[in-house]
Amino acid sequence: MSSGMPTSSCTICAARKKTNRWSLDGTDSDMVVKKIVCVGAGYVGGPTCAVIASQCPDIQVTVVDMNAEKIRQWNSDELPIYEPDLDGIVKKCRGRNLFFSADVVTAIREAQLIFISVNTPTKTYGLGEGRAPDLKYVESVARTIAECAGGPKIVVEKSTVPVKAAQSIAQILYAAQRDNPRLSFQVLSNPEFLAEGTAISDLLKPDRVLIGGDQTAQGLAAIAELVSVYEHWVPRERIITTNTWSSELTKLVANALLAQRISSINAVSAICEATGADVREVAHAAGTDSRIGPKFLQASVGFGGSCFQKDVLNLVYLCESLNLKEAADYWMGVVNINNWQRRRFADKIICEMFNTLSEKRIAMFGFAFKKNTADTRYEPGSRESSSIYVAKHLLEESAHLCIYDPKVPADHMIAELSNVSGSARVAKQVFVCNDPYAAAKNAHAIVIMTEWDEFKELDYARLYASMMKPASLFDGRVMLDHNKLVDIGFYVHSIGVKCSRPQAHSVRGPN
Ligand SMILES: NC(=O)c1ccc[n+]([C@@H]2O[C@H](COP(=O)([O-])OP(=O)(O)OC[C@H]3O[C@@H](n4cnc5c(N)ncnc54)[C@H](O)[C@@H]3O)[C@@H](O)[C@H]2O)c1
Ligand SMILES: O=c1ccn([C@@H]2O[C@H](COP(=O)(O)OP(=O)(O)O[C@H]3O[C@H](CO)[C@@H](O)[C@H](O)[C@H]3O)[C@@H](O)[C@H]2O)c(=O)[nH]1
Repeated sequence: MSSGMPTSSCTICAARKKTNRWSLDGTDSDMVVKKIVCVGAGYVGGPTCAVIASQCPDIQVTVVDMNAEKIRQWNSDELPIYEPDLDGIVKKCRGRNLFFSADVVTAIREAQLIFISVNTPTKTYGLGEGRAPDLKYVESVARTIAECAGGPKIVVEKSTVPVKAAQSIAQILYAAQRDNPRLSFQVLSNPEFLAEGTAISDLLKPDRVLIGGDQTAQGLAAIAELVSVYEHWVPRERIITTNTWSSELTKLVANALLAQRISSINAVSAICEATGADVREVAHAAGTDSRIGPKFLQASVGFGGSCFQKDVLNLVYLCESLNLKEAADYWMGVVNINNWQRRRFADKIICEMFNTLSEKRIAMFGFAFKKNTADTRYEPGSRESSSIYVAKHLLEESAHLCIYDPKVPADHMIAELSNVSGSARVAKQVFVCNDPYAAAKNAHAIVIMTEWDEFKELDYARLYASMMKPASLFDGRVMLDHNKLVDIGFYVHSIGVKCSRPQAHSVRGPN
């Protein structure tokens, strides 16, 4: 099916000319991609289609979802997700060439190109439980397309899937094609690399766009059609085309490599704490080697989000299925270190607070898995924030948690924590606060969980004054000026740096 070699742009152009564009069934046709539908109006589908619509005024883009409430929100002033700059783009294009609809069937029937952008969470049951991605949503979309396509379609898997998922989608579509000669399908892989919080800038200026497809004339023609969509705003040299399996595997590998860097620096952070080295200095000095680079070396409470853990586990499962035990163990180590780092941070809090948190009030600053997103893990099993796990450990120690996050809604936090700690415990021990000063009042410690910029600007002297003494601050993002905090009187503990304690004489007296 595929050559295994990246497809050159010339081959793609030639395929486009030779096949007279978009004549996947081999018939002459001058039909071009005029209508795109994206199935799945989530973090990927919504922003991606908003950007496509804004950059391709000649294309009509419809985003559909089986969740009618989500579609209602996309059509309202309150979008269902928070992303910087998303609002403006949606409002500019909505009703012009960007539409949100719950009518999946009509949109699929009318479009020439269909993005599948549905969720692919880790399986929570049966074979591959806890490792393999659950492809039930992808399969259900493939079946809907098979039922209602009505004509030739380019089907693009944008969801993150295991290698060979395109083959499963194709199998469903080709079965329909056999029964109906008017149908013809090409399945492409076009994984998404956007990160939450920077989705719009990532989409507008991607490092690369990756498109994989069959290395047949029809496959190359379909690739060329999708290339022509991205070429509206992405320089051609940034659009990489490969065979389908390389594209699918690259997505998993890219996330595994990024997650591996974080686990590497987090493992180093433990060595720093034990030796007196400073993880910030080590990361900076090591990262200045151009072969290593400075990015993704920020020590933290562990990576969170909907992708890293899920996709590394996906890769682990793939290795296991291929009987590559050593490779599976290697990648599993990335997840194990991440869980260890979360536990290590929670244990540090407990140990430094005299080994008991019973009845102690802890102010938790930040709940989102990273700044500039409100995303936690609202649908259980999908969005991992390290805050959830650290909070769970602290609640087990009978702490009272007062949580402040500038974006995550209170009901999301309560739902997340109830899911891991039980609603009775959460009702008794968790309080969501509207501002950080209220959260810190009478607290024994502040715990920084998310690197929101506003946490750098807080009046820490004011916070300190309102807290119980001795007052501790646990900087899980290594983001604050620790010397300044110590001068105020805080006992400062962080990750990968030594603990900073105030000198007895410099501690401000009780307020
Ligand atoms: N979130 C990210 O930052 C990110 C980035 C790159 C890739 N990805 C990948 O992209 C995919 C989508 O992720 P997401 O974060 O957008 O997920 P999401 O949960 O935010 O959105 C998925 C949407 O698909 C809808 N859906 C599911 N089955 C459907 C069906 N049969 N018909 C119609 N709608 C259906 C759901 O209702 C939901 O609204 C996943 O595979 C993910 O791994 C995510
Ligand atoms: O040096 C670092 C960098 C990140 N993180 C944490 O890692 C997690 C993930 O961060 P990031 O990668 O910025 O966000 P995601 O939205 O999860 O994006 C990742 O996952 C997406 C879904 O597959 C991919 O598309 C993106 O390319 C990939 O960066 C967050 O908890 C961050 O706080 C660190 O702890 N240290």
